[in-house]
Amino acid sequence: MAESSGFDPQLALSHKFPETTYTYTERDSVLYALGVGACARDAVDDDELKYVYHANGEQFLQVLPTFAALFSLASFPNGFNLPGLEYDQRLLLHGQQYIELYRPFPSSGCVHNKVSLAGLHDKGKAAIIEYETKSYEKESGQLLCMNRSTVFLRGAGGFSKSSQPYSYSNYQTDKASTVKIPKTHPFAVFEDSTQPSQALLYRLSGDYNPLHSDPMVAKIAGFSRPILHGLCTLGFAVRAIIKCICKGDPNLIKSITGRFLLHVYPGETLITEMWLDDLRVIYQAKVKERNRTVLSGYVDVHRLTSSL
Ligand SMILES: CCCCCCC[C@@H](O)CC(=O)SCCNC(=O)CCNC(=O)[C@H](O)C(C)(C)COP(=O)(O)OP(=O)(O)OC[C@H]1O[C@@H](n2cnc3c(N)ncnc32)[C@H](O)[C@@H]1OP(=O)(O)O
Repeated sequence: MAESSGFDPQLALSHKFPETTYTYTERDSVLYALGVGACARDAVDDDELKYVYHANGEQFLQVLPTFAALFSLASFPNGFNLPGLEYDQRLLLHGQQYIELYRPFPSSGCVHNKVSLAGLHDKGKAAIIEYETKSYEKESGQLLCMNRSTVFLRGAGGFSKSSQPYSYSNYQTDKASTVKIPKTHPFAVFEDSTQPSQALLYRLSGDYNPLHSDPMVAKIAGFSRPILHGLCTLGFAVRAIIKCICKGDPNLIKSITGRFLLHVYPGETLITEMWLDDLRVIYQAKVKERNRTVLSGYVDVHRLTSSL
């Protein structure tokens, strides 16, 4: 294992991240829901209108549980840097996302984020960093959710100082590692088209990484054109689960785990397949046009309806 220029994992682990706040309005919640495809197939969809419009005179909009991921993103206004770790930002890919939800989000509000380094791995060809963000409702101080985000930094590995590749994880079990997909027929399958403009719409929720909008940056990163944000694909998949398994109730979602296996190009069709294992929904999303699995993981739910 090569030793790279002055990166000290111990120094990185002791790094203190600044606390941040994230303020959002109903407009942000709606923009996010549209960005992950809500109501794109049917503008009067009974299951989804509540994310974008005060349907039936309801006082509050509902917020998709994957909106939580925006809180963690807001914690990194200057990128995913660690002291001493040099890498080309254009080669960064989102590897995994794990979200725990403790209470439904108000459709507007302000959260206070505390970030820590949850893991750091030297994979030789890449460095993997796991960040944990705990988000508290600013007014009440209540913990709303926790995100664990894994970034895969191509070309940034090789910093281990011994023959044993450096690996640190704050957790006994890697909750977001690859899931075993059952061999049986899925319990439910949901097909949804992303739009050619999907990434351009989704970026307005706060991830302005040019990998998703700039053809030149995408080429340097190794793609024929800009790719979709991983969190947008995750948003599509979890929406499918809410629709098919939770009968449209977003508040049934307890936690979400996903590993991004392959990039998605905006405009491609996503097929989300779901299997039930008690209160766990195992899922995978495939791109129909290339017949490739792009995302897999599981979602834990509070309870399933009696008819399941
Ligand atoms: C809040 C924070 C949010 C973060 C926002 C990030 C900013 C965003 O704008 C960026 C994005 O959204 S990028 C788009 C979404 N992501 C993707 O498209 C990536 C898709 N995945 C890939 O291309 C490959 O799996 C790839 C390239 C990731 C890995 O493929 P390979 O190089 O073939 O890896 P492989 O040889 O199979 O494995 C090497 C070691 O790495 C581990 N690993 C593999 N895939 C991983 C993944 N997705 N996440 C985490 N770890 C992963 C493997 O386990 C392996 O480790 P080991 O050798 O110990 O088994």
